[in-house]
Amino acid sequence: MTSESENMMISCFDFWKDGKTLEEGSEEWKEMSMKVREACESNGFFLLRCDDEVNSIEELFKSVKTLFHLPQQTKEQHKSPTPFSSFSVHKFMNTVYECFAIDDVLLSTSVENFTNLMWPQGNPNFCEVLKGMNLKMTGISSLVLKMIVEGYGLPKHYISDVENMKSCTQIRLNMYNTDPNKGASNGHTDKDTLTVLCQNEVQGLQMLSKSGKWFDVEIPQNCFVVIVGDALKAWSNGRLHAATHRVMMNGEKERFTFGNFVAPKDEMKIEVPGELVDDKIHPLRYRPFHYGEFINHFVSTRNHNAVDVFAGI
Ligand SMILES: O=C(O)CCC(=O)C(=O)O
Ligand SMILES: [Fe+2]
Repeated sequence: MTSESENMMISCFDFWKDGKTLEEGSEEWKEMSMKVREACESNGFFLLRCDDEVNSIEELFKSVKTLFHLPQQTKEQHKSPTPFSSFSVHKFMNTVYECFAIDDVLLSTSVENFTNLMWPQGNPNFCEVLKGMNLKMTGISSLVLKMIVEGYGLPKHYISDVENMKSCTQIRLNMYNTDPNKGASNGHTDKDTLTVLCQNEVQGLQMLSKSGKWFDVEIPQNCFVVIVGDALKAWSNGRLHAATHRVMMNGEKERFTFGNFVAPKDEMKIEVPGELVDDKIHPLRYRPFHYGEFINHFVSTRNHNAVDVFAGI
């Protein structure tokens, strides 16, 4: 299914059939893999329909709302040595945007520790809801990465390569408050491998097309957005597009989003598969690099185009 928004076709896929995931290796799986690759090449993102998750998404945002409505001083207790992970408040004109990140979510204790910091008396429901959604989203990243290997017709051993590109998982929780002064958050590409995002019913995500035009991405209540990050773009020799995106705050209602960001370990060497390079159309565009060095470069320069500056040939 596709829908036309301005002059961009936004792909919306469904990986599930009769409650089951498409069977890996089946004709339908292969067909879907081609479509996923094409969408990631042309737009750098797509919508993924998950009808079974509508109730979980609703449940999730009830929990997320209670978190952001805690006293400011409670939220400020969430501090992390990882850049951009501590609780932070950003102002765009008069609109406030608040954000938390939880690192290493796959470690069983990180969501628990975060929950206990926010609710010393405990909040098992919050913890379970977050962990459940994180698991779902990590599974989606795994599927998409395998589909990309399939979509390029790469040998199967590259599956372990892309699996390594999702060794670290971070959750980000965002809140955009209500204020009649509309404003946009900073446009950026995600520095990770792949981002899976969902939101409450308030729209606001915008993507920059390759031709340089911002357009709205309406996310239906039964959909996630899957966004290609810089690490995957570099691995694919720049064939996959890391879409620049931002949030246009409309100020009528609070907007909450929940994102799952998968990334390589710092020590992973990202290297373009030889099969994605040829002399004529696809000469090598990125030198091999360690993910952690790229992130250090980005943190110190905040360069929007960090991956190309750091590793581009
Ligand atoms: O909140 C959104 O819709 C986008 C958030 C985002 O781009 C991010 O956290 O990297
Ligand atoms: Fe982002």
